[in-house]
Amino acid sequence: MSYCVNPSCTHPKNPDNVVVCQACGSKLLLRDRYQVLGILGKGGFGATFATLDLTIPGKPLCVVKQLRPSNDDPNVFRMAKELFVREAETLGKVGVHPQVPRLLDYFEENQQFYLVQEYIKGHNLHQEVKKNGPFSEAGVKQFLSELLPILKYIHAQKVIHRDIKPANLIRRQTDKKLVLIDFGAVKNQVNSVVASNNSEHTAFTAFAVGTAGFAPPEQMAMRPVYASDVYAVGVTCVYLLSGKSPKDMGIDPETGELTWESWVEISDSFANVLRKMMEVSVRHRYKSAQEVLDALELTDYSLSLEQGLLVANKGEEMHLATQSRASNLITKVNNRVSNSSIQVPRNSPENSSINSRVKSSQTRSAPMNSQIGNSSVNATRGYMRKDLTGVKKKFKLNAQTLVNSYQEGNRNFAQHDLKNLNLSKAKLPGINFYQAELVRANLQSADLSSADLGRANLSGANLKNINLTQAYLGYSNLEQADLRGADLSSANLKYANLKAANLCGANLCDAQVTQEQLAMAKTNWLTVMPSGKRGFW
Ligand SMILES: Nc1ncnc2c1ncn2[C@@H]1O[C@H](COP(=O)(O)OP(=O)(O)OP(=O)(O)O)[C@@H](O)[C@H]1O
Repeated sequence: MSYCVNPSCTHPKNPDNVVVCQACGSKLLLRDRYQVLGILGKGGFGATFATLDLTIPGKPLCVVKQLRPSNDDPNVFRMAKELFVREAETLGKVGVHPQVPRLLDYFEENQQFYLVQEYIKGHNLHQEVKKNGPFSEAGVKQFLSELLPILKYIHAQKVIHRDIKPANLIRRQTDKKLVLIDFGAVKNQVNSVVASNNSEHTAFTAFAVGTAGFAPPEQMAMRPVYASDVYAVGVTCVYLLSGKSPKDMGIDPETGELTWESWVEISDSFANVLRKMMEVSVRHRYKSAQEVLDALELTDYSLSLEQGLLVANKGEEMHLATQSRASNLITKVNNRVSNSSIQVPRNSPENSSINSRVKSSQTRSAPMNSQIGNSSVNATRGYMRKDLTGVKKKFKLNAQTLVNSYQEGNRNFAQHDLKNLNLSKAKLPGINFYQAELVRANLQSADLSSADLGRANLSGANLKNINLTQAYLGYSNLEQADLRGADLSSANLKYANLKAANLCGANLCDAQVTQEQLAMAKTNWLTVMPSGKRGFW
């Protein structure tokens, strides 16, 4: 099919072989090279089309954005054109980032402006949530750790995106990376010049800036700043956590804030970060993506300190004075439990068992050392049993008890002492081994995909042919671990210690790991590097 881009054409669909539109007589090939296949979207400023570039071998699919400065004044048109060219050049620079569509071309034809972009195949996050349900807290933190560096990059290029929302974040099919699309900069520049020259007040409202609910007040008042994107990222997180659009949530009539907190279940520390991202006043909001990244690092640190406190009790009778603080911490740690499977959506079978467990343990305000039932492992306290003298103690799990407990639905084995355990070939996807002691454990050929191994000690462990896809291994100790043939694709290895780890033949495609970390480890030509290439960075 050949689609006519003339906005007033009544029958834009034409057969493949015609050169002019059968209904309105407009030329069908844009710039004599782009064959329009159909319309992807339409707004007040113009429309977006899927096209084929006929001049390139293989005729790749691309996206053409049409911008219509609907004003007859030639001066206004000239100004709009100058801004269009300037902004398109800026977008050309931004498009150098691998997680932003490349700007392939821009031109003017029939008093309309066109931007040609790389087509990104995949589903956007709005579709992902509709299909799989809301994300867990860890899933959203993972999302932030991917999006915020992109935001940092575009802000460094002096570009404000102005329309960050789940529908504008596509999970690219080829490498599962997030791609930020639909930069509002160009259309806003073109339209604001038209709007500012239009005497009618309604013209301003016709050029809505960003998306209501996601855009902060200063942006709606046509004064966007870098922190406006931070606000939109905050609202996007709330959507990912709740599956609810901001328009379906209330607004506090006194403060103008979105009343989102009753829709999500997250740790207090993460809620504090989101609250500051969505501050109505720019003065009190994080000013930059880096500030949010810094706050998230601190959040993780304080969470692990809290968990460290729990371990310090080591299962002995707890001092009364610490009990109220501990029950507070239980709630926080439980929140972490509910988020232990990084990319598993909340309503998946795995997570529903975690959530129901967490909810029931939250309603019990039992002291830390109360006896636990048949399930053997408590979500926060580990494996507790009365010894011969009647004193409750924390016992070391053996492989069988752990696997049985996992099969009963328990996922939280954070901070457990699992040294030397033989778990080879065990199927434990989504398990929480946060800060667990797994020194010299045998996990050969086990399935630990999407597991939380943050700060776990895996030194000297046998991890040959293990499945660690999408696992979180941030700050873990993998010194001298045998990772030959391990699948670490899309794993997060931020700050993991890889000293003398054997990664020969391992798959690190899309893993978050630096060149410096890998330099400490042993790799060979069979190792698939994060770039997807064997043996090369
Ligand atoms: N580079 C791209 N690759 C793949 N799909 C894209 C790309 N750019 C836009 N799209 C898709 O095209 C559709 C229309 O895009 P458009 O920018 O017009 O979005 P919109 O959200 O409908 O409008 P608005 O810009 O007013 O928010 C959307 O579904 C979007 O996901």
